[in-house]
Amino acid sequence: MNSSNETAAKNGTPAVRFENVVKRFGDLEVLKGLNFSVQPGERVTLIGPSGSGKTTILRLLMTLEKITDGVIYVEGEPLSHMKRGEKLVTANESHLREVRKKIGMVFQQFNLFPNMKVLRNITEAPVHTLGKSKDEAVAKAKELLDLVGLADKADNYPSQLSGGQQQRVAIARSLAMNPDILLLDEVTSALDPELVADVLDLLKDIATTTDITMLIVTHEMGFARDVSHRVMMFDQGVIVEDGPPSQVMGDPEHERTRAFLKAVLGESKPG
Ligand SMILES: Nc1ncnc2c1ncn2[C@@H]1O[C@H](COP(=O)(O)OP(=O)(O)OP(=O)(O)O)[C@@H](O)[C@H]1O
Repeated sequence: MNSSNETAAKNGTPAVRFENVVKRFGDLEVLKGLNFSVQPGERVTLIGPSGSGKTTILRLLMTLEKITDGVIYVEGEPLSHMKRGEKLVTANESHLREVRKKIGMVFQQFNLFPNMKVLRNITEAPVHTLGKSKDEAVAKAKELLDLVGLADKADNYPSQLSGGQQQRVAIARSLAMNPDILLLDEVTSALDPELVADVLDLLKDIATTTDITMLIVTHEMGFARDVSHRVMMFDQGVIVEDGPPSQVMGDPEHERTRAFLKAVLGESKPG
């Protein structure tokens, strides 16, 4: 367990806490007052129909979107607060930058820097955001490339790699920041089917050999069942079911969860 997670675990401070979180895009209320906590080291999968707000939750945590109402805490630090109970105020930029350093995100579309070689893609943020020395960042990047099975691709450009390889680089890049919290947003959805298993196996390894807190959005139900401590089912901006995978996926209480699982498992292999 890395040191911040250890400290947070000892304090009993959740890694993530949503308190009455509302998100609206214009007239569309996407999140309708969400309340939940994720404990340090916990791996939680978010499932639910398209448009139920899963990606929005991850983007709010990364501060890629602004919250409309409520408070999100990351290791006890609020990303926003209510001023005299009336106006919502976002934390200042330097505070947000500090909070963001604790969080890594891997996106569906890899989002690698196309004009940088693989090694530099991984060292860029540790050097420029964390202020690590180049030597230290390169040593760590090589270690991570080894971990993701791409030690021989350090000098390639992303366009010279397969989608699965690019996604493995993106995973290495997120780990190079030594995050306490990792957000995975449908990381295999853009891959050709034959490349999916490699990436999922790598993530399973990382999940089971580290204590990184993970929030995972995926339609890969077998993967979700294998790696998650908890599954939360969302529908229309509310949590309809929240429990261990054996319960939510094996014996769901709600009709909406049953219908969703039937639809997803009907169109993909149960894994
Ligand atoms: N920037 C935006 N502007 C306007 N509407 C948005 C924006 N981002 C998301 N939405 C809307 O918010 C709703 C929730 O989107 P979100 O991407 O969080 O859903 P999701 O559960 O992740 O869906 P999927 O499984 O299809 O990725 C959708 O109706 C979407 O169209």
